Amino acid sequence: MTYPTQPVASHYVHGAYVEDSAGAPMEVNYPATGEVIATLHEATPAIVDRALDAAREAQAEWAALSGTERGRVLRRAADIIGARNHDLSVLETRDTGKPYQETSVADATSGADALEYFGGLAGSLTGEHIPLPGGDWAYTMREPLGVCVGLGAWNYPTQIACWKAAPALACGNAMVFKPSETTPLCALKVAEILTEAGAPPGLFNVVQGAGRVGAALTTDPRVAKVSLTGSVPTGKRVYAAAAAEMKHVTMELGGKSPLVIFEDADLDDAVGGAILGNFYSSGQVCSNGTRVFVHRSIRDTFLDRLAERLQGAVIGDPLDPATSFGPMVSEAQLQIVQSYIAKGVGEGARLVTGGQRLDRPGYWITPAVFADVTDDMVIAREEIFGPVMCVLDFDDEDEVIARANATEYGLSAGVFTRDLRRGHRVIAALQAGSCFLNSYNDAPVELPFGGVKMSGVGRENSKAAIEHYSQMKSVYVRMGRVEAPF
Ligand SMILES: NC(=O)c1ccc[n+]([C@@H]2O[C@H](COP(=O)([O-])OP(=O)(O)OC[C@H]3O[C@@H](n4cnc5c(N)ncnc54)[C@H](O)[C@@H]3O)[C@@H](O)[C@H]2O)c1
Ligand SMILES: C[N+](C)(C)CCCC=O
Repeated sequence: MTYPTQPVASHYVHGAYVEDSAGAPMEVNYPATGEVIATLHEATPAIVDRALDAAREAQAEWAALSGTERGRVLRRAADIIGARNHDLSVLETRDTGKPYQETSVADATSGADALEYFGGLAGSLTGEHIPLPGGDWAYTMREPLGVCVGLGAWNYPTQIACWKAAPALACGNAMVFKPSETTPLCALKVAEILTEAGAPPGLFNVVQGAGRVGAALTTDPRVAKVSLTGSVPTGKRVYAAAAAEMKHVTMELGGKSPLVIFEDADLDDAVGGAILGNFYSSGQVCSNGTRVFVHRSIRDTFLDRLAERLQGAVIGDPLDPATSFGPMVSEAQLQIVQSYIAKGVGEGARLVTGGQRLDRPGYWITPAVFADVTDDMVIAREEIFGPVMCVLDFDDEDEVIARANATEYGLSAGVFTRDLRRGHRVIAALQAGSCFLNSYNDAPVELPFGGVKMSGVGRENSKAAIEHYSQMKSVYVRMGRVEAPF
């Protein structure tokens, strides 16, 4: 492996690694073995202050460039990430435990896509000319917001850093990014690569730490916008703190998304969709379709096929390209998952397969499927964020729509059916931001990604993200005399 897991220093500020060993130590574990692979320090107030000052200074210089010049830097960064995909993927695997089979196609690659896409858009971010009566006219200017803060979750450290940085920088903002304290390594590489690609020092800074550091960044008056990827409880806290200062926000939060499988669905595709929507990244995916509503008439066949397909999961060394299912990110997350499995059993759901902790070092549990789940069970209502699929029976379309929507969440939803009229009708009725028809969990950069209801505010990716990282100024131009009443 090219990249050592112990970084040069904990933080990346003003284009260079910096350390302040006065910060509390943070140990990073390799989830597959539990071994400590790096020790970093939480950012002290002095580090946070330096990062915000550096960002403010860089932002003015960066915003003065043309969009095409900014885009060139982002596209160069995308190319560097592409060229180093293997090493970045290995680091992502060490940071998160996700199998290399996944990280090599879904993490750095997705980050590079965002940098390439927004790098391409940067030169086309313009205002409008608006003709008005009497020869007057107006124009609009799209302006950056200023210094943006990114706060990351632990499941997609490289992707989250890039999904936030790319649109922010394309619009002429600077960023201070705080990765999750559980997976602090990969964002540092994104920062290094942006510098190498020509970003001015201070444009993208990384500071480490937990909620205390995130809160200090959120409330700092130098910050114009906060973009969080995390849980709903954290989202409520961060949104409230940002609102107190009228800051812009993007909230990419949790979910308990429905996946509806009708009786006419292609069963192999539906089983494949349910596997992708529950067990990819060992179930640690915000948009997962963890409430799998299966039409009663095909429920038993569905469960048999699913159990058969799960035999094909290769659980083992995440760095082995043959491995398709890795550990939980941490002991704490594993214990949360185990407690939900115990609750499901206690509530009378039928554990069809999986849910056993493996007797080996690290944080391993086998993919679990519950059948006979009812809407009122805790496992059907709360986000578990682990490999636990709940299968619920249904009889008709109106019923399943009502039950699918009976949740505070609204991140994603999926429908499997061969009847395209029904497919579009049901998708239109489902309360979710990111939906899938005869598929699950696709997230190309060209598509808006984000939730409704408690699952979030704003959108990442696509042209929609530009609206969330810029503001419009409108200018009225009078060509004639000014007429006043006195
Ligand atoms: N919608 C999405 O795009 C998306 C993507 C990935 C994960 N998630 C969600 O993230 C959650 C799992 O990630 P997690 O456990 O890291 O989430 P979390 O909410 O515990 O933490 C997210 C980030 O917020 C920081 N933070 C915590 N308290 C804070 C505070 N008071 N002020 C500022 N920052 C604070 C954390 O240090 C971390 O960096 C799940 O709910 C999952 O659904 C959502
Ligand atoms: C790309 N996925 C798989 C949709 C994940 C997006 C980030 C959510 O955890």
